[in-house]
Formats: sequence, C-alpha cells, structure tokens
Amino acid sequence: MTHYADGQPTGELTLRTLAMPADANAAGDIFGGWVMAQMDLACGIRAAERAKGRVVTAAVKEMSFAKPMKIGDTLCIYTHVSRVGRTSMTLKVEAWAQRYLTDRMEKVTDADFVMVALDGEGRPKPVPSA
Ligand SMILES: CC(=O)SCCNC(=O)CCNC(=O)[C@H](O)C(C)(C)COP(=O)(O)OP(=O)(O)OC[C@H]1O[C@@H](n2cnc3c(N)ncnc32)[C@H](O)[C@@H]1OP(=O)(O)O
Repeated sequence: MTHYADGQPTGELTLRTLAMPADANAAGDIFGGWVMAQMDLACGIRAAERAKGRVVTAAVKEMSFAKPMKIGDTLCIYTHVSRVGRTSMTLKVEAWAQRYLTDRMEKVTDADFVMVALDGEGRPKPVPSA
C-alpha cells in the first residue's frame, strides 16, 4: 500500500516518469530544472485538455525544493486547474517522489503555473467553458 509521507497529493496524477542518471549531478541528486521541465510537461497536457487546444506557459510562480529527488525515484506530477480566466488557466502542480523500489511517496516541490490558450497564430484565445 502506498505510504504518503507529506499528506495526500492534491489534483489528478497527470504524469509519471523515472529519474535517470543523465538527469543527475555527480552526487546522484536530480537537477531541479529537470523536475521543473516535467511539471511544465504535465501542465501542457492538463491545460491543453481543458482548453481543447494549443497552450503555452506564461508564468511559473515561486518554487522551492523541499526534498531531493534521487536516481531511480519515480517522479509523479499531480495537477489541479484552480482558476480559469478569460484566456489563462492557473494550475496547482505538485511533484512527488516515489522512492526507489518502495511504496513511499514524498513531496518534492509544488508551484502555480499560468498557462494561456492560443489560436493557430499564437495569439491568446478564450478558454472554452468546461
Ligand atoms: C521564452 C520561452 O520560450 S518560455 C517557454 C514557453 N512560453 C512561451 O513561449 C510564452 C511566451 N509568451 C507569450 O507568448 C505571451 O507573453 C503570452 C501568450 C503568454 C501572453 O501574451 P500577451 O500578449 O501578454 O496576452 P495578454 O496580455 O492578453 O495575456 C493573456 C493572459 O495571460 C495572462 N498573463 C500573461 N502574462 C502573465 C504573467 N506573467 N502572470 C500571470 N498571468 C499572465 C493574462 O492575465 C491574461 O489572462 P486572462 O485572459 O485570463 O485575463
């Protein structure tokens, strides 16, 4: 049974992937930029589904890393669309590490991402009603 060390994740599980040696420094710690990139990918998936079309990342709000991610951990990204504006969507994003070969889940970081719906020419367009 999965053991969550930092409360329960918020939102839907949107992306899972494995942290590999190429994503780490010499000490085996995973680069923060790699974790951020996976969070961005998850937001792209979730926001495009909500917008029913092309989206782009407009802003990432404050982010700090509470715990390290290590080679072999499975990164689990949870997303929740917390606000829909005219053309923008705010997503609450949480990154959790499932520790290597265990059922222990620890929260690594979280942030708010602002995604904007775009038309074919790359201009902001209204997000359709759900
Ligand atoms: C540089 C890179 O490659 S970063 C990686 C990928 N990201 C990008 O390429 C995005 C580059 N940026 C852009 O294309 C543009 O700035 C856009 C599309 C995000 C916004 O275009 P703008 O002409 O500023 O559009 P506009 O002012 O109408 O804003 C659109 C929406 O985004 C919101 N928004 C724009 N910038 C921000 C921001 N920094 N923080 C929060 N919301 C923002 C606006 O509030 C608006 O929301 P609403 O329609 O729900 O009220």
